[in-house]
Amino acid sequence: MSDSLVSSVSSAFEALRELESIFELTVVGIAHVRNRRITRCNRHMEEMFGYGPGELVGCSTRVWYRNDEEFSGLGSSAYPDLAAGRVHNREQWFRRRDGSEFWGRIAGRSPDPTAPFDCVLLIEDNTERKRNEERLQAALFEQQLIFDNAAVGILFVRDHVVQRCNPRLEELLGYAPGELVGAPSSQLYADVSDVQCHGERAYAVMRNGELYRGEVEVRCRDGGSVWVQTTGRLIGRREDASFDVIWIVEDVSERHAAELELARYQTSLEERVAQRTEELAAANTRLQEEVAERRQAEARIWHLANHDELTGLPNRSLFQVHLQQVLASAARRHERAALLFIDLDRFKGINDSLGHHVGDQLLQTLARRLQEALRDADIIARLGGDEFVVVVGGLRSRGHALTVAEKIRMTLLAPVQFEHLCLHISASVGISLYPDDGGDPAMLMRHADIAMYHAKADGRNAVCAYTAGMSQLASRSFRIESRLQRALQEGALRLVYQPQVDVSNERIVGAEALLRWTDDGQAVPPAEFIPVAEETDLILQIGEWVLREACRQAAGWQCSGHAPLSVAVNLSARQFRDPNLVELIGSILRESGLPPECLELEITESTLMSRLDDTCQRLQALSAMGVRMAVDDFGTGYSSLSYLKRFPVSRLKVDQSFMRDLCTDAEDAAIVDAVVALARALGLDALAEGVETAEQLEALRDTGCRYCQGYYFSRPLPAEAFARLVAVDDGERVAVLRKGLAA
Ligand SMILES: Nc1nc2c(ncn2[C@@H]2O[C@H](COP(=O)(O)O[C@H]3[C@@H](O)[C@H](n4cnc5c(=O)[nH]c(N)nc54)O[C@@H]3COP(=O)(O)O)[C@@H](O)[C@H]2O)c(=O)[nH]1
Repeated sequence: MSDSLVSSVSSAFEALRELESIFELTVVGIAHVRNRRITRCNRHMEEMFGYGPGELVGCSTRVWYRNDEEFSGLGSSAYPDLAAGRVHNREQWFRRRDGSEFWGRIAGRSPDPTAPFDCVLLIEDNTERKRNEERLQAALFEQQLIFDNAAVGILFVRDHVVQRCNPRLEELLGYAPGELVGAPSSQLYADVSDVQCHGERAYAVMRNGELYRGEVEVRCRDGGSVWVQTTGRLIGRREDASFDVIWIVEDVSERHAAELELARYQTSLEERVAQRTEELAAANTRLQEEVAERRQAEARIWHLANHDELTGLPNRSLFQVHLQQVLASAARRHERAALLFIDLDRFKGINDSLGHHVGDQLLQTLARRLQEALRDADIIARLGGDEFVVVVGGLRSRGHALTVAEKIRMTLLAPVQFEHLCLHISASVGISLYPDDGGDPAMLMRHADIAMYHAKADGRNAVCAYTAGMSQLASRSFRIESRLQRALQEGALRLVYQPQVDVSNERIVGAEALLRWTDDGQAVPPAEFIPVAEETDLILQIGEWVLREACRQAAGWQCSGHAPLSVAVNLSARQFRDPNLVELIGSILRESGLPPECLELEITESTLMSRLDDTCQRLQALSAMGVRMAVDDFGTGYSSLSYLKRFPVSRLKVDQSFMRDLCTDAEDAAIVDAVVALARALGLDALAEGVETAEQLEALRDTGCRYCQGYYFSRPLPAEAFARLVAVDDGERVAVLRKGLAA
């Protein structure tokens, strides 16, 4: 053997060894098959099918297949390729020795196409890949299912061009399947301005790798639009810098419409709320105004209920409240408080004679003066009429209270000017002190009232502090009231007669009947019991008795042979206002037989000047009956001369207070002069009362006064004494009368 041959053989062996090692080490099963029997195979083939070394050699390749069909199927499909010298390649299921199966790829080639049944087969286990492919297919299928059946629209966009979209999106926007593919995404926007702003917004978010979610109105194929919620994600930036974006598109038009509706509803609700709020605010304002008005009305009502309308001062009920408070405070601080009871003197006369408007203005002026004179802490009230009360707290002594009361008296004393009138008024002030004179309002009021009456009794225009003795007097008036009633029933009253004399001849022309009452053997002065009778209506019964008795007596005098004698009877204001008066007098005159012209009725100046129309009517009725009228206490009140002229009165009785100092006081003399002159001018008689001395009589005579009465001639006499006096009234006038006085 030559070297070259040796070398060739050696190379061949070398190549064979290399082939052998490839044959054994490859991870692909390799077998040589002849007439479908395995003549040789590598170890990998044996392992792949689960056979031991050499076990496959001589076996039919049928052992690799699951069934005959697959075995023969392979044969018939591979033969043409093998016969053509081509590689036959296919994949199919194989079966292992243990019956398990695997997916493999088989590639076969016949080295000699003329002997196609002599071939080399390569089998590779591709089960894993097959399974992966199947899973991938399944996943893709599922994805497609989802894509096709999703209830939301899915849109795949690359560089603003629609790549793909699912049927739901096409259905939503009204496009035919596939019609949107290739369309620019801008075509989908309903509003061109959204292309820019929605796009910018979305891409700014997505570029950061975040999910973009927003709502936009998109255009449908038919030109309509729907509101959609878009959720977009950038799914990658391609090498060519283009963007792939997948959009999930949800139809929210219903929700949007609902939201719009809701927003509209909310707006309208807000408008209604705003309107209602305005209405409520207006109602609230009205309510506030009404509340304020109501409060004002209540305050007005409270003010009216608690204040005197005329003066604006607290009234009795508010005063009671204040008084309680002042007393409570005084009790706490161990101080004194004073209650001052103020009553204007002869106010009634002013009121009656000058009219209520003057009286009212006077009260207002005096109320103002009281307010100005006292401190703010002092409480002033008007109880009614001409009565005022003041409560002063924080007092140290009784003297302090007297000082305040005196100040009040002086304040009220200053004249009050009304147009052309200058009124002089005074006040009587009673004081009670807490706790000395009473521990409660009622007792303090009672005691201050009593003290005030004492001030009046002291001559008016005075201040009087309460003392325990005063109460006894007050209780005396209660006693008088009850006993007077009984005196009337038991006939314990009697009349005395004071002669009235003609100044020129000093002859008796008549008498004034004056009432007398002796109680338990004690004479009770008329000035004491008549006011009590006037306060109750007892004066009506008493007055009737007086009239009856006086007329009866006077009728008797007419038969004495003396010139006709008149009898003057005092009528209190209450009697004069009695609607039955005229009728009563008529019947008494008829009963007694006294000629009417012999009866003279005396009424005071204040009674005459009050209720002028009523007075006029009553006077005319009495005058028509023939009865004469005299004005008593003339000069002490206020008379309107024009009324005096119109009234059918026949006599003015000059008040006895002017008589006292007639001879010494020029003013009194002037007043008497004036009254007498006035009477003469009006065609009336003048009769001076209270003549006690010859000097007074002389002075009177000088004035031309026609009649007089007084102690100078006679004190009031019992009826029999007066009758005796009349019987001897024969000319020695004064002596006879004075004798009568002595009797
Ligand atoms: N409504 C009635 N009033 C009556 C009646 N009787 C009396 N009165 C009134 O009571 C007041 C006091 O009366 P009286 O105490 O009787 O005093 C009278 C005279 O006694 C008194 N007088 C008479 N002369 C003098 C005198 O010279 N000096 C002096 N100091 N007093 C004198 O004057 C009184 C008469 O007053 P007047 O009536 O004003 O003429 C008294 O107001 C009576 O009116 C009655 O029945 N009803």
